[in-house]
This record gives sequence, structure tokens and C-alpha cells, in this order.
Amino acid sequence: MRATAERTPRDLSRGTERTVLRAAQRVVVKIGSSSLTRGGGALDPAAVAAVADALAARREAGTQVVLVSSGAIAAGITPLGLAARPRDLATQQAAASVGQGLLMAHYTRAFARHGLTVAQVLLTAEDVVRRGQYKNAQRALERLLALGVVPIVNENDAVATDEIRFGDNDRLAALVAHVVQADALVLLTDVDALYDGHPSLPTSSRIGVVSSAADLEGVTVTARGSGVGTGGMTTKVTAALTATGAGIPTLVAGATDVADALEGQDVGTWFQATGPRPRTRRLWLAHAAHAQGRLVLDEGAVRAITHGKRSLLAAGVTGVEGTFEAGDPVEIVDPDGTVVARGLVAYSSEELPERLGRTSEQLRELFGTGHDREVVNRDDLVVVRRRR
Ligand SMILES: Nc1ncnc2c1ncn2[C@@H]1O[C@H](COP(=O)(O)OP(=O)(O)O)[C@@H](O)[C@H]1O
Ligand SMILES: N[C@@H](CCC(=O)OP(=O)(O)O)C(=O)O
Repeated sequence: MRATAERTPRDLSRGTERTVLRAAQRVVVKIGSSSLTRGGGALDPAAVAAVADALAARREAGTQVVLVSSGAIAAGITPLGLAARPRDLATQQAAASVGQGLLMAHYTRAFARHGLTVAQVLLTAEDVVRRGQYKNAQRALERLLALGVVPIVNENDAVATDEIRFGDNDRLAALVAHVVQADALVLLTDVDALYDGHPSLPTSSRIGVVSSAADLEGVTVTARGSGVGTGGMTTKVTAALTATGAGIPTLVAGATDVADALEGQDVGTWFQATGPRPRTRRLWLAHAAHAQGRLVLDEGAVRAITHGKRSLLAAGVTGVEGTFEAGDPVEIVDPDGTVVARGLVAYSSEELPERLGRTSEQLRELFGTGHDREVVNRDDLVVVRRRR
């Protein structure tokens, strides 16, 4: 088997047409709770079967597919006798724990009708932001695809706390698309496309193509969704921009149009790829890691990390905010408090203050050899805002 890192996606990212989807060797498809449920929020087995049928057809045509499926919390509503989607974290965890198994049972049956085996892959943001776990998730997904299995990914809701949650599966799908180096991402929802105003308004019309974020100026995108999903269109647009910024074209389309969407028909809203594919783990660092604290830098350090591609040294750090352990994700801010980078910090918030402003030589003298490491190593740092 080829190592994951060696997979070279076909250069489909420049394609402006939806036909990219038909030519894709590997796609990630995400389906939201609103498309998998019927009145009252209970799971709709027919909707599960419909998405399985469309993905199986794509598989038969030679495309590898990874499905990111929401619906665990929704599937837990009826068995637990709840009136609606729970709002508190503990009940959401309970509902997801009950519902995830039921959801997978439906998918297992639906894909088995096509002779396909499915695999459950549950991820938390924290699991995948650290190098070891990130590689682990990547290796598992790659192996499943090589074995001909359809991986079905969801957030590990039963153990994800508010602090470490992805929170919305649109973002999870964009990051998974990057991890498996997909040729395209498809976000399926209960509305047939992105509209320039709320789709319930008669004055709103469908947007066919978004070639860059600038096209979205003046477009009203709201977080008001179906009530069973989270984030409305806002999280889908953000996820589409994350994916396209990482070289992965993205289609937002109606779940009922899934077969046409995967065929490259003129449905939904097509977001063209805008950026090159960055090194994989950095995308997680930029978008998935929930920062536990902040490091304030002086101007020289800001320049060194944003333009000099250097590691962050204690000498350039002037302040520490928050409580964190060594290895936690932190925001790195300039003297005005603007976030310029994110990174995994090598010291805890307790250890850092006495090291601030000190050179590596001073650190060695004070704390001994081995205690002069960088505050954030370059490999664990991603610049999110470059200043002139
Ligand atoms: N500009 C917009 N264009 C299309 N849909 C929008 C827009 N603004 C808000 N929405 C709402 O977003 C909803 C989809 O989000 P959500 O309910 O979270 O779905 P999912 O469960 O698929 O993630 C749609 O039902 C629609 O009402
Ligand atoms: N992980 C949760 C879904 C969270 C979520 O983003 O839902 P949705 O907005 O419907 O895609 C679940 O399975 O219920």
C-alpha cells in the first residue's frame, strides 16, 4: 500500500466545473442531521438508504468515498423519549451514544444491499490535532479505503467536551477531506443550494458558483438552520472556504440531489478551489484546535514567525494568558492582540512566565541543558495572518 503522505491527488482543483466530481478518484461527502430526519427530528431510514444508494453507485464507478454523517443525536431522540433535540451537553452526549449505534446499523444494512462494508470512525478535535493521533487517523482512513470499505465519520460526541468539540460536522468534513487528500468535498443539506438571502424569502435566488470569498459580499448567510442541525448555512460556507483555501473544490447541495451532485450535474453551489494544498497537519492546527491560552509577542518575534519562518523563542514572548499544559494549542498574538498564528506550546502556563524574554543561553544557565527548547517549534506552528 502506498503511504498516505505520498498520495498525489489529481490536479482537479483548477476545474471550474462540477464535472470535477465525476472525474474525482476520492470524494468526501457530508450529510447533515436535517437531511436524515423527518418531522420531530427522528431518523428517517429512507433518507439513509438514499444517500447509501448514491454513494454505492459512485463506488461502482471507481470513486473512493468517505461519508461524514451527522444524525447521532437526532437518532437518540425517539429511543430516549425526548421531545426535541437536547440542548445541554450531557443529554447530547447520552443521545449521541444511543443514536450513533442505531445510525450505523441503518448504514450497515443500506450499504450491504450493494455488497459494501462500512466502518465507524469517531474523531474528536483533540485527537487529531497532535501529530501522533493525526497520523493515526490518517493511517486508519487510508487503510480502510485501500480495503474497499466506506468509512463513516462522525464526531465522538459521547466524550467530546464543549472545549474540545468540533461542534459542527461541516468543519469536521472539510478537515477530513484534507486528511484523506480528497479531490472534492460535497456538503449535503436540506436546502438545494446557497442562496443570496434566506431561502424562505421569495426575493432570494440560488448562487451557482463562488469563485472566492469576495463573491459572498452582500450575501446573507445565517446560522438559523432547520432546528435539527447546527450552524445553518454559516458553518457550511465556512467549511467550504476552509476546504477551497486548501485546494479542495466544494459543492453545497440538497441531499435529495445527491446522485446528480456526484454525477457533476448543475445542482447546488460550486465553490472553486482558491489555494494550494498546505501540509496536512497545519490545517488542523489552524481550524480544529481550540486554543487554551494566548502568547503575546513583541514586534521582532511577530516578524520572525510570520516572515522568517522561524520557531518562536522565549526571548520574543512578552505575556502569557490562560491556563494550559505543554502540548496544548494556543493563539499567538501581536502587541495589539491580533491573532497572527496558532501553535502547540512546548511549556505549561506555569513554566512560561519565568522564561519570558530570556535568550536560549540564559535558559540553559538558569534551568539546565534541555530546558532551552523553543516555546513553539516551527513544525507545530501555523501562521493565520501575515502582516506587512
Ligand atoms: N443564505 C442561505 N442559503 C441557503 N440556506 C440558508 C441560508 N441561510 C440560512 N440557511 C438555512 O440553513 C439550513 C441548513 O443548515 P442546517 O439546518 O444546520 O443543516 P444540516 O443539518 O444539513 O447541517 C437550511 O435549512 C436553510 O434554512
Ligand atoms: N455529531 C452530531 C452532529 C453535529 C452537526 O454538525 O450536525 P449537522 O449541523 O446536522 O451537520 C450528531 O451526529 O448528531
